[in-house]
Amino acid sequence: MAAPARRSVVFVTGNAKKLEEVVQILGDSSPYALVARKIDLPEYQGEPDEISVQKCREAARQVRGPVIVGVCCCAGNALTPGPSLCCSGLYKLLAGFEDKSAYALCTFAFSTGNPEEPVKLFKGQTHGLIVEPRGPRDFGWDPCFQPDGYDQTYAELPKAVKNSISHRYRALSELSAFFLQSSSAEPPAGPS
Ligand SMILES: O=P(O)(O)OP(=O)(O)OP(=O)(O)OC[C@H]1O[C@@H](n2cnc3c(O)ncnc32)[C@H](O)[C@@H]1O
Ligand SMILES: [Mg+2]
Repeated sequence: MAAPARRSVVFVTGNAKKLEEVVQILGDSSPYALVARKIDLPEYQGEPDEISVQKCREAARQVRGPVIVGVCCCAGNALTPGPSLCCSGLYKLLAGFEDKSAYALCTFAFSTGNPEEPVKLFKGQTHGLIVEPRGPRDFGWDPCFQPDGYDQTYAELPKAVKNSISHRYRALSELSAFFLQSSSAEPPAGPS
């Protein structure tokens, strides 16, 4: 007998690196099937939760169905949270501070596609240090974020290691738990 169809949800992002990691982290075992859609959504300003809700509502409006978006940032604890900074920007800004501790935060926002229903948020955080950039420069602030317990930056660590401890991994675990719980509470999805 065929396995029951998984729910499918559109993941909206314009960032290929983010998508690559999400696919690697979820593997085949996720309780939902992600369908990627490349749409460049506006860069909203504000607190991460606020940005996530706005971005998700806009994605749902464009897709007209269930969507997920992700919002990520890296912030130094010595700094007041501000607009997202590039890697060397973060490092330079923290140069005058003794406290180099920082955190990487990822928020996934899910909308059923119905604008009347609240957007749900799932968050993951990884603590670490801002260091002088080391490793490949192809993904945002990875070269200057060194997670606690490691002497390599996100950029230097093997992908499988980053993906087992990252802010994105932790947020996706929350999201998957929600989908598992809600799929067991609903009748199985019919053929699509
Ligand atoms: O909004 P979408 O289209 O999904 O893509 P984006 O690149 O704008 O995504 P974010 O707003 O979440 O990311 C803000 C910045 O943080 C960077 N970033 C996100 N996740 C990262 C990670 O795990 N490691 C390094 N940089 C990351 C990303 O490249 C952006 O420059
Ligand atoms: Mg963006």
